[in-house]
Amino acid sequence: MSLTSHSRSIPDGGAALEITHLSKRFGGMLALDDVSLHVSRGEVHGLLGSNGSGKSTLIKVLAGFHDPEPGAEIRLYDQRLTLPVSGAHARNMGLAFVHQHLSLIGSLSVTENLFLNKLATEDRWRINWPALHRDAAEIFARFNLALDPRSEVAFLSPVQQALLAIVRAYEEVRQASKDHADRPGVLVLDEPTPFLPRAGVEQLFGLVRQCTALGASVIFVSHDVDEVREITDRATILRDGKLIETVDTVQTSHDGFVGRIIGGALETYGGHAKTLKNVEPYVTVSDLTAPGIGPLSFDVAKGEILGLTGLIGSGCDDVPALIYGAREATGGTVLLDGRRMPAMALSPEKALGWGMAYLPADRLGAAGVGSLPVCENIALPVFDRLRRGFGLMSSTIEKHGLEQGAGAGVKPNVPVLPLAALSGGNAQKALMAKWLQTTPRLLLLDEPTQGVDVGARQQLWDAMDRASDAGTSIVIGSTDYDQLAQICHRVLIFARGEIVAELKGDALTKENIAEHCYRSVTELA
Ligand SMILES: Nc1ncnc2c1ncn2[C@@H]1O[C@H](COP(=O)(O)OP(=O)(O)OP(=O)(O)O)[C@@H](O)[C@H]1O
Repeated sequence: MSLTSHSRSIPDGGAALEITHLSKRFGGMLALDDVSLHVSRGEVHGLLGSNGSGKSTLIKVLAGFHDPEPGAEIRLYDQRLTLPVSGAHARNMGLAFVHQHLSLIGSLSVTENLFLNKLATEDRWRINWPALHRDAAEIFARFNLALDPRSEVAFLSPVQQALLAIVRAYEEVRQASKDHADRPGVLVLDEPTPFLPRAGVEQLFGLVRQCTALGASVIFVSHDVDEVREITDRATILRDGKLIETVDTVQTSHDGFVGRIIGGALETYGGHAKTLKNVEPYVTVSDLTAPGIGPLSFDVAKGEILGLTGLIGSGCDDVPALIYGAREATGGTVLLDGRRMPAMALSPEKALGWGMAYLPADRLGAAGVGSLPVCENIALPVFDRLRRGFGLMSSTIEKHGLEQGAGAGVKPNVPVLPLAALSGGNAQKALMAKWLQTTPRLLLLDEPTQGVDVGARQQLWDAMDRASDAGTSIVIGSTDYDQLAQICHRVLIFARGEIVAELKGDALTKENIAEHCYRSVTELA
């Protein structure tokens, strides 16, 4: 399972997509500053950069969500795109997108999702479903994919859903290029892999290679340098809205990428080979159950960082929400600092009162309020503390947000911006600051660094370490094995809703975690 860079030669069949002088301003801030990008025919082109570097803004301009500043030019093959881009026009010209949330409709069948645009736009009085299912089956057979056209999408695994979204995008560009064989199309994959297990990533990369072998070009947006080195031919790095460089992947080392992304060498995170001073249980979870989960029993010591992991569907990611009462448990108890509570009686209000804090993975949904200013999001749990005299001054909230934002390295540190205007990683830094300021007894985290760039990741790890040193117990649900090996004192491996292994000390390595996750599933099968 090597993640080394491959040795394909760079396709050189001329430009598929050519962007020149692209700028985009939000208020006084230049999110993209005169960026030019050349994507060759048949190549996989990586797009990398720290949080807030402008990747999503570039993709959103291409998709027609944002209008660029005057002076930009975008060409698809020999055609100039009219600016601002219209989504429908871009699609007809052979540009298709797979966003991180995949834009699939769970309640519809695989066939309906595959042909969604066609079904929505074609004017027919009767749909020949058997023929459509046959067409879908033929398409999947062409890509060697075991997908049942009649299945409901909600029942597909995350990997199957990602594969379906990519095949759909490829089919859209293929349709668009039906009468233009010289324009095989460009697929934009915006962070399609963050939650996929390694085997799923390999399957997805296999599909990407099939698409490029058929002539399409792919833009692959990712924070994962190893994956970028594995799948891309060339990659463009953005920093603070500016183009830093387009590099040949095969000639660029891991550190070479990291250096260009953060603009210097990475200070290596020094928190490894961790031992706890005090291993006495501080939190005890006993016989915790929920549909498909448990009974689970485990302890967390004071200041311990405990990782919960497993393959997708293992149930590890449900546990933080169950302990916090954000998901309903069906049985068991939670004991925290000597106080016991039936798990079924837990609720977020009670958990907060007990000194728990919970940061879900869904930053602009469950974790934060996208439309509220960053400073109000940060101040939510400490409003009482910020109150002066009779009221709560907005200037106090802003000042508080500015201080917390500075401490957490939020960029741009403008407390009055809506949280949704921050890039994903910066929103996460702000939300982590929101909870760490409360010095919780137990901090429950769900995929805390997903979508966070390499530099910010280390800042978040440092923040967790400081909290742990100060006595906060931390439980992290994550499928990022590297993160768990770096940050945790101990990791519990889950399969089918149960704890099947415990790793600590020298056994706590990324490779060992991966091996146990896969082995546990094979053994239970
Ligand atoms: N609608 C908006 N209003 C104001 N500022 C915005 C808006 N959208 C993006 N920005 C700002 O533009 C800059 C670039 O953000 P963008 O989302 O493109 O970064 P990114 O590279 O995709 O980051 P990430 O990897 O965290 O997703 C950031 O400073 C962000 O705060």
